Amino acid sequence: MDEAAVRDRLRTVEDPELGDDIVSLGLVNEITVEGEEVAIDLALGAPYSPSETALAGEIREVLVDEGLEPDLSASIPDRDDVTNDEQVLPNVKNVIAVASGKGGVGKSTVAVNLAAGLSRLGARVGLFDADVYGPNVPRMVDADEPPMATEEETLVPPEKYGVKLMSMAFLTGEDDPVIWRGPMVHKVITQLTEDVEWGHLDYLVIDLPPGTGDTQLTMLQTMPVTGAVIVTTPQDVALDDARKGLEMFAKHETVVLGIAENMSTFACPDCGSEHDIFGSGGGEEFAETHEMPFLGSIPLDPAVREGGDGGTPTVLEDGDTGDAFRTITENVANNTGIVHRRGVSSGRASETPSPDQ
Ligand SMILES: Nc1ncnc2c1ncn2[C@@H]1O[C@H](COP(=O)(O)OP(=O)(O)OP(=O)(O)O)[C@@H](O)[C@H]1O
Repeated sequence: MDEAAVRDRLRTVEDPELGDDIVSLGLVNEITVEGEEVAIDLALGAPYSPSETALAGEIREVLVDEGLEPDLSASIPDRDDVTNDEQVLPNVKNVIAVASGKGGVGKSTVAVNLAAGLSRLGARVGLFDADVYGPNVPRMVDADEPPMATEEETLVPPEKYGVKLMSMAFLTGEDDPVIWRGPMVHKVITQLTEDVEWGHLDYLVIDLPPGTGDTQLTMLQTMPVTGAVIVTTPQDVALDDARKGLEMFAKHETVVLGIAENMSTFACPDCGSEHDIFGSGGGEEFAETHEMPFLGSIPLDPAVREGGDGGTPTVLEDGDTGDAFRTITENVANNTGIVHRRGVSSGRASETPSPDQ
C-alpha cells in the first residue's frame, strides 16, 4: 500500500466531534510507508483525552485491517511551527486556566481535581497556583515540601499525585497578605513560568485568582492559555459574576472550554435524599444561554472538603462525586482537543480557495 492508498483508507475515519473525516479536516499531517510499517503524524493536541484516544484506536484498527503496522504520533502545527526561543512555556502542550467570577465557589478545588484527574488519565501534568490573593493549593494537596533551587537558579517543582506543583504560597507563605499590582504580577508570573523546571507537560492547569480584574487579565496576557474553565455555583449572584468572567475572556479572545457547576445538589448522608441548597441547574442553563459547553455538576459533598484539607483529591476516589470530577476532567480534555482540531481544520479551510475564486 502506498501513501495515497493509506490516505484514502483514512477517509473512512470520522472525527467524533467535527462531523467530517480526518483527511478532509486536515488532521493527517504526514504519512510514511515502509513496507508494512506505516508512520502517521496526526494533528491531535489533547493527549489522553478520551475522544482522541478513541480516534487513534479507530485509525489503528483501519490500518491493522489492511495488514499494516501503524505507528502514530501527534503534533500541533500552530505550536510546533514556532521556534522555541519565541515561546513562553515551549514544552507545555496545553495551558488551562481555571477561573471564577467570585471567591469561594470551589475554583481551587476544581483546579486540583482537574490536574489530578488528567494525571490519572496518563497525562504529564503541572498545577500552577497563581491565586496571588489566597494561594491554597499546597495545603489542599498536602505539599509541604518546597520547590528545590538548582545551581542555575531555576526551581524544581515538588510533585504530588503525579502532578508538578508551583504556588505563590511557596514564595510568600500562605498566611502573608500580599498586595499585588499589575507590573509585579506580570514579573512574578513570568518568573514562575520561565524559571520553573516544568519539563515536558501535556497540561498545565492554572488556578487563577477569583474575580475578573486587572490581575487576572495580566495573567491571561502573560501565559499562552489554550482555554479556560469557569467555575460557578447555581446561585444567581455567582452566575452574575460568571457572566463577567465570560466578558473578560471575550475581551482577551480566550476560548472557554466550558462551565463547571460546583456545590449543586447536596446528597444528605443521614436522610438519603437530595437537597438543592443553592438551587440547581443554573450552571447548565447559563452555559446554554451563552452557547458554552457545560462540563458537569459537582455535588456538595463533605468528602470534597476533606479531600481539600490535605486528603486525597476526590477525583482519585470511588463514588458519585469522584465520577462527577472524572466527567468534568474528560470533558475538559475532549474540549481542548476540539479547540486544536477546529483550529487546524479552519486554518486549512482558509488556505483552500473557494470555488468561485
Ligand atoms: N463540592 C464541594 N462540596 C463540599 N465542599 C466544597 C466543595 N467545593 C469546594 N468545597 C470547599 O469549599 C471551600 C472553598 O473552596 P475553594 O478553596 O476551592 O474555593 P475557591 O473558589 O478557590 O476560593 P478562593 O479562590 O476564594 O480561595 C473549601 O473548604 C473547599 O474544600
